Amino acid sequence: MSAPQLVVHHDKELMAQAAAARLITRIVDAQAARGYASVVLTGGRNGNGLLAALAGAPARDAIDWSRLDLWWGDERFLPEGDPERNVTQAREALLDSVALDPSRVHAMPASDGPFGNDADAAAAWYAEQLAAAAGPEDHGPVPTFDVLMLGVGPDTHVASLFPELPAVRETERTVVGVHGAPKPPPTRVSLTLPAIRAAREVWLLAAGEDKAEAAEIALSGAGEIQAPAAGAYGRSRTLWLMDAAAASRLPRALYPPASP
Ligand SMILES: O=C1O[C@H](COP(=O)(O)O)[C@@H](O)[C@H](O)[C@H]1O
Repeated sequence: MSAPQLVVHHDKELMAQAAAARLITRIVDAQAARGYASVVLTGGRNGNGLLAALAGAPARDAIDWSRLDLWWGDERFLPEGDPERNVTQAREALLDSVALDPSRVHAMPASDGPFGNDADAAAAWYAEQLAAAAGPEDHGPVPTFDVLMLGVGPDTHVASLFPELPAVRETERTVVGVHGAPKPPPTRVSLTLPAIRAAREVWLLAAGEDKAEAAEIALSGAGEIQAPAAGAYGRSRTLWLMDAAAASRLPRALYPPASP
């Protein structure tokens, strides 16, 4: 477990650009060291803001996109191509404009795919894909992702792990179907906390005033069942990438001043 480190930027645009630059460096370093990199994407406004910033960053060409494995932390269980699906939004923000190897893009199934409307079967299949990608050097049935990103919901949810729902209590399975989510759509597929914690680095993205209370709760010692963001940490590093609005309720001792 790594203790959270906070990086607070002046506003959400700067946060997205700085996080994109950080991600480029992390991917390039992993590819130089090992030949490939693996990243877990998040949905939501902050995750898509980061992808759009990455699409506009000239340094994106430093990445060998064909040697990048992409996974998702969660998916809204909707038909293929639905504009609310996290993968649809990621494709629009970035993925359609870079030369990825399609066999390395591991989207979660859609509700009109091979598993029909069965989110639990879709989750079990995704868990099998993760297990197949894990090697002996990994720490269980999930690859050691280089970076796993999570948007933080105003209610402290991360991925599709909502406070008090069964998914956040899961300790065995790496991926689960989520039913009755309080944020639409109610049916989702999500990595669990044990899968999230397999990542080398976990980055929590929180920008905007509506994230201030969630950040305050998650960073003030709340339990992970009540505040799932509090249970999201990486093996080597846990970074909270924030803007000043999201950090506005945190004690100033927790972080240095925002960049101008
Ligand atoms: O529904 C979801 O919400 C969260 C947070 O989204 P945001 O728009 O409040 O930043 C996101 O991280 C998750 O992937 C997504 O499915």
